[in-house]
Amino acid sequence: MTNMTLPRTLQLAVDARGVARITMNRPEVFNAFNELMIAELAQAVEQLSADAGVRLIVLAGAGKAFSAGADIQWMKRASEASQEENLQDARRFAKMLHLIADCPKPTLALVQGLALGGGVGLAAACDIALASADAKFAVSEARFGILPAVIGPYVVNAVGPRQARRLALTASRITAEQALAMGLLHEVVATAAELDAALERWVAELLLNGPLAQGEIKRLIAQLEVGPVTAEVRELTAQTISRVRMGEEARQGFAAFLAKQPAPWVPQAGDDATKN
Ligand SMILES: CC(C)(COP(=O)([O-])OP(=O)([O-])OC[C@H]1O[C@@H](n2cnc3c(N)ncnc32)[C@H](O)[C@@H]1OP(=O)([O-])[O-])[C@@H](O)C(=O)NCCC(=O)NCCSC(=O)C[C@@](C)(O)CC(=O)[O-]
Repeated sequence: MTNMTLPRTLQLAVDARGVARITMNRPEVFNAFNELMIAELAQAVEQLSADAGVRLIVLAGAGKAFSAGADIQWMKRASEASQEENLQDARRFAKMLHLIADCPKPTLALVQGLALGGGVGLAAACDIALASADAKFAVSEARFGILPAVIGPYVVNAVGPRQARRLALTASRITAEQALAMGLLHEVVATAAELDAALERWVAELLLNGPLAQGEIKRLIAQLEVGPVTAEVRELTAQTISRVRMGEEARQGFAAFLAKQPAPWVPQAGDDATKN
């Protein structure tokens, strides 16, 4: 197996069969992605997609989580940055997810631990997603006063608009079994230690099929989805998250998370839940 470590946030390995594995490697923040990780992921996926020796791409996370989504420290910088800088951030993230979804080779997400916010988006943008039974998922953006804009189309395409509303509006955690039942996952294994064996079964099946046919299948299915993620859709999602990210509610949400405090809109003990 050839191993190449990208400078900072990823590990990359390609085996003799052309199975590439990208491991997000910021375990100290549950593999939350910042500007650098977005750039490195985009570069890695672009290069592997264009490499004739690569047959499929596996996306995994180092440590206890798959990914805790966007880095809140980085998201919070929105209040100091210009509208144009925020929009560029969102466009870069939208482009990175698009590169994964649009990759002409099969892509597989390997989820252990947590997939939160943009982490769910990464799994949804992959063709196949596997998880261990203890994995938990949440489309958690609304907890911070923002929304799953850029990841939205991929989540909707994976689980449909009805389940996407539930996931995004409640922002609550679901189990791997629930994620399997709603179509976000393709297989759940009992323990994280069994993930690699499950991955091998999927890889062996995927390698039996014509690579060009697989590229055509992906292009065709992308046109048949609930909503094709066109350039216009991506721009709409980028415009939306960059606007909401700069708002007062988001500022309060990010600050509350970093201070390990509840956001101001969270009901406090003693609030009367029956009041109307
Ligand atoms: C992961 C747990 C459950 C661990 O919960 P825990 O085990 O209680 O540990 P913790 O909360 O103390 O976290 C450990 C360390 O990881 C950091 N950390 C952890 N997550 C992040 C993060 N995302 N960004 C930045 N830092 C993060 C956290 O700040 C802390 O740093 P320390 O205090 O030790 O210095 C908890 O930290 C948590 O809930 N994190 C937030 C996860 C989340 O909701 N992510 C969604 C981000 S928004 C997003 O992805 C937007 C996007 C891109 O989808 C928008 C769009 O699509 O348009």
